[in-house]
Amino acid sequence: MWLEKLTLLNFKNYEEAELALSPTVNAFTGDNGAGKTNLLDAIHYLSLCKSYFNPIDTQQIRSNADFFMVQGSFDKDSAREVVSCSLKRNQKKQFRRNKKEYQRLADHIGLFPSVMISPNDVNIITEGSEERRRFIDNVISQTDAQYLDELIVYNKNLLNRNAMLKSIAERGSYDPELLAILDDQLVASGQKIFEKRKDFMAVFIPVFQKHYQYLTEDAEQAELKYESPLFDNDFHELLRSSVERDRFLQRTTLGIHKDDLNFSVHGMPMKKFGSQGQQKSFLIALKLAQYSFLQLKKGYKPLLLLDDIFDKLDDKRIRKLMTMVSHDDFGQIFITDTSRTRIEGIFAAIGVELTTFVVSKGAVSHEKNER
Ligand SMILES: Nc1ncnc2c1ncn2[C@@H]1O[C@H](COP(=O)(O)OP(=O)(O)OP(=O)(O)O)[C@@H](O)[C@H]1O
Repeated sequence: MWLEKLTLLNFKNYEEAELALSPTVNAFTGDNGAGKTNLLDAIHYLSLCKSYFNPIDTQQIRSNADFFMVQGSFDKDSAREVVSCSLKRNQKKQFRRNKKEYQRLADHIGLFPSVMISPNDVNIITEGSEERRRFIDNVISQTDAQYLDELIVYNKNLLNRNAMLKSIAERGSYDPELLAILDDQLVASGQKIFEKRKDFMAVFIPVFQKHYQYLTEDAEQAELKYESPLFDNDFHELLRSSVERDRFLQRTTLGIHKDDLNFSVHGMPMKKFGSQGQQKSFLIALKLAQYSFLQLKKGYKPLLLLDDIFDKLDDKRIRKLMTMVSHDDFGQIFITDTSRTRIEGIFAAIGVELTTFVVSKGAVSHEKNER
């Protein structure tokens, strides 16, 4: 699966642009603020129906315009598939595949998978556990259509139980049977999600380790652990044992909404002790493992979107990473860099052909590389 042509209309700082892409490595080069990342984000829209960077769709419409449109022509199993997303101000986002509009955007998720690696990903390490759960949930839902629905059910059950805890606090008494029914609902949905997360992590962690070791040449010991209160406890029992605390705090304190990933380097927490380069390497290995997992489940190669990937990595890691991603295991790649000379030099050194697009103030020109 690869993206042959990308067309933009009034998308962020682009009034109009059309790119004929290469099935292998595409580089977007240009000054800061030129619009390189915006091109990656447009591709992300085609894959996941939303921006990677900004959840507010209307903010993607070019200032002073009243709509945006992003369209991509994909080659999938040698057939042409056209995906388009358009949004008019004050109207619903329209998403089409081969001219047919989707009723549920969720039906599109996973058909044209992609993985973005961007400087924003550092939030997965530095921010709260919600970011890490979001990461897990995003990866699983690209390969399991029911997972998102199950999460929605769990969150609804959690809201119901929390509302009940609030009303108990207001009334000062409660009906244990009613709470037991809400517990049953929460346990039934939570247990399914826990099992799926556990199965996913069992496949994911060894792949992550393999990528991290390759990237760092075994110089660093990094560890990734899935933590959930459900590992050592029965969920019903957990809810029963924490009922007094839950009543006092008026919310459910234990459950899969507290799951987390623990990241460490040489046995120390990555967040506090990892250098910027180590954190970046860790995140890259995490995203490459996401790539490998998607490929394994889908049977074809996702698109790889690399934003500002060279920043904070030493030359050796850059060379190793670029050699790896331009190898046969990977498919179509998009990379941004402010320096055309640097990116062309890196790919010339590893003998991989590169298609360069020069971006300047929302205009793109395709440059022929003479090597
Ligand atoms: N809705 C919009 N309308 C007009 N311009 C926009 C809109 N959204 C973003 N931009 C502009 O897009 C530009 C940022 O583009 P982008 O993030 O792609 O830059 P970049 O080339 O990746 O830069 P850097 O090298 O600094 O990462 C900014 O100039 C910003 O003002």
